[in-house]
Amino acid sequence: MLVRLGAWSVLEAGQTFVVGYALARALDTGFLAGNARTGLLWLGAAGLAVCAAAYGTGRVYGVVAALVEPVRDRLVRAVVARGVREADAGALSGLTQQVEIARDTLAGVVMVTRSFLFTAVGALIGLCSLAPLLLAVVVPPLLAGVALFAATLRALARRQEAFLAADEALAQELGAVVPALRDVTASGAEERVADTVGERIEAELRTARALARLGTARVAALAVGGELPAVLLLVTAPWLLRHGVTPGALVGALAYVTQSLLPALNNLVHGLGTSGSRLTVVLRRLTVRRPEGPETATPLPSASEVPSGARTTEREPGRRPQPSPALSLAGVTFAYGPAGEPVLDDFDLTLPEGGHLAVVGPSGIGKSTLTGLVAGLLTPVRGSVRSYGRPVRPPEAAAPRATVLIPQEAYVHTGTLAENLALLRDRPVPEGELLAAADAVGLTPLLEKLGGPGATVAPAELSAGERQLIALTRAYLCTAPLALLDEATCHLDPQAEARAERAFAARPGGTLIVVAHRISSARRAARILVMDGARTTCGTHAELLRASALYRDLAGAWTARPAPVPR
Ligand SMILES: Nc1ncnc2c1ncn2[C@@H]1O[C@H](COP(=O)(O)OP(=O)(O)OP(=O)(O)O)[C@@H](O)[C@H]1O
Repeated sequence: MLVRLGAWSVLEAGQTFVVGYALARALDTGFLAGNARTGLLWLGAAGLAVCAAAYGTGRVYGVVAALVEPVRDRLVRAVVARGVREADAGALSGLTQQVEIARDTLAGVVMVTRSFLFTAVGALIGLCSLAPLLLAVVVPPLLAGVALFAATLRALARRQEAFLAADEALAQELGAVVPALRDVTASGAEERVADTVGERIEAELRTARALARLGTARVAALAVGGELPAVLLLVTAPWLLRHGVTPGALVGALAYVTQSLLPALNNLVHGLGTSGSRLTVVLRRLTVRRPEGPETATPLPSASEVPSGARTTEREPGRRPQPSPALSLAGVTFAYGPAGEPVLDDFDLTLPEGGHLAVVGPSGIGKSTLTGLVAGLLTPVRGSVRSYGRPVRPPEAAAPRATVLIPQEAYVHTGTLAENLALLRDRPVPEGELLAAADAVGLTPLLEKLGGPGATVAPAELSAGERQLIALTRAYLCTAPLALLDEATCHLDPQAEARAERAFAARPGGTLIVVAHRISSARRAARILVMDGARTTCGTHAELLRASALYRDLAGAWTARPAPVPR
C-alpha cells in the first residue's frame, strides 16, 4: 500500500520537477535563443506533466482512502465493543461520530505531509539540476521555516485541545443554564450562575488568545520557509547570473519556490496545524476508557459531586453509566499511629473528572492529611481511596501518575529552570510547551527575569512566592490529571493565586482540589468541603453560608482580615 502511495506520489510530484525545469529550458534554449519552436515544445512537455500529475492525484486519493479505512474500521470495532460492554447507545453514537472525524483528519494529515515531502523533493531535485548554486539560496530558509513550524507543533496541539475543551465546557454550561433561566431567577442564583458562566467565557477567551498567539509562529514559519526564498532569489539574482546561473534557470527556480514549495508549505502548516491537533484530541478521546462525547467532554463539576455520606452510584434507568470519578474516598479512616485519634473517620467523598473542590477548615483539622491520602503518601487504616477507578499509589510507583500534590513549601533545586519545571516528566519538555505552561500559570515574568528556561536557578535567591510559581508550573506540566494544591499559593498575591488556580481548573479534563486559605480561592471552586471533625459538610459558598456556622466564621474572618503575603 505504501509502495503504491509512493509510486503515485512520484507521478504527482513529477509535475513539480518538470514544470520548473521545462520553463527554464523553454527560455534558455527556446525563446531567449530565438527558437520559439523549442520553447513551445518544452512548454508542451510541462503541460503533459500537469495532465499526468492530475491522474496521479486521483490515484493518490484512492490509496489514501484504502490506507485510512482499516484504521477507521479498527476504531469502530473498539468503540462498538465498548458500547456493547457498557450498554450505552448514546455514548456509542457520539463516539462513532468522532471516529469519522478521526478518519477525515488522519486522511488530511497523510495528504498534506505526503504532498509536502514529495513536492519538496521534486523541487529540490529540479533546482539542483538547473544549478546546484540555487540550493544554497533556497534550502537554508526552507529548513528554518520547517524547523520553526515543527518546534511549535506540540504546543499548538495542546492549545487547540485546551481551546476545544473550554469551548465545549462553555457550550455545556450554557446548555444547562439557558433552559433553566426562570428557575435561576426564582431561586435568586443569578449572581452565582453569572459567575460560573463568566468563568467559562474567561477560560475560553484565554485559550483562544493562547492559540492565536501561537498562530503568529505559523505565519512566521510560512514567511521564512516559503516567501523568504523567493525574495532571496530576487536579491541574489545579479550574483547568481554572474556565477553561471542562466536567466531561464532563475525563472525556473522562482517557479519552484512560488508555485510548488510555498503552496505545499502553506498546506502543511495549516493542514497539520488544524487536522493534526483535531486528530490528537479525537484519538485521545477514543482511546480513554470512559465514554466521552462532545457533550460530556468536560463534565460540570457541580453536577455529580457528592458530599460526604451521600454517594449515588446506582444507575438510573435510561441514563448513561457514570464514568469512574476522578476521586472517590469510601469509608476512609486514618490515624497517625495505632493509638492515635482518627483524623478522618469513615469519610466519603466523590469528585468527578473536571471537578474543582476547595477544602477549608480550622488549623490541625486534617486538610493536609486528606491531601496526603489522596496523593497516596498516606495509607488509610480502613476504607479505599481510588482515582479514576483505581487505588491510589505512592508517587514513586512505576506507573503514570494520577495525582500531583503541590505542598505549601515549594521545592526548587539547583539547576536550570527548564530542569526544575520538567522534574515530573520522564522526557525533556519542548520549549514551546514549557513557555505555554509558564504563561498559563503566571511564571513568565519570573522566567524572563531569570533569563529564560536555560537560566540556572539559585533556590536561596528566590522568594517563597517565586518558588511556589516554579512548583506550580512544574505540576501544571505534569501529566497527572488530578492536581492537589495544599495551600500551594499562600505566598502569591490574590491575582497571581487566581491566575494559577484558573490555569489548573482549565486543564482539559483536569480535576482540582485546593486547600484554600482565602475566601476568593474557596469561592472559585464549584464545591467547598468544610472539615470540622465529625461534622464535615460539602456545598456551594451560598449553601454553606446558610448551613455551616464554621464556614460563616471562616468566611467572616477571611473577609475581615485578608491573608498576608509573606515574601
Ligand atoms: N506526621 C504526623 N504525625 C502525627 N500526627 C500528625 C502528623 N501530621 C499531622 N498530624 C496531626 O494530624 C492532625 C491533622 O493535621 P493536618 O496537618 O492534616 O491538619 P491541617 O488541617 O492541614 O492543618 P493546617 O491548616 O494547620 O495545615 C493534627 O492534629 C496534627 O497534629
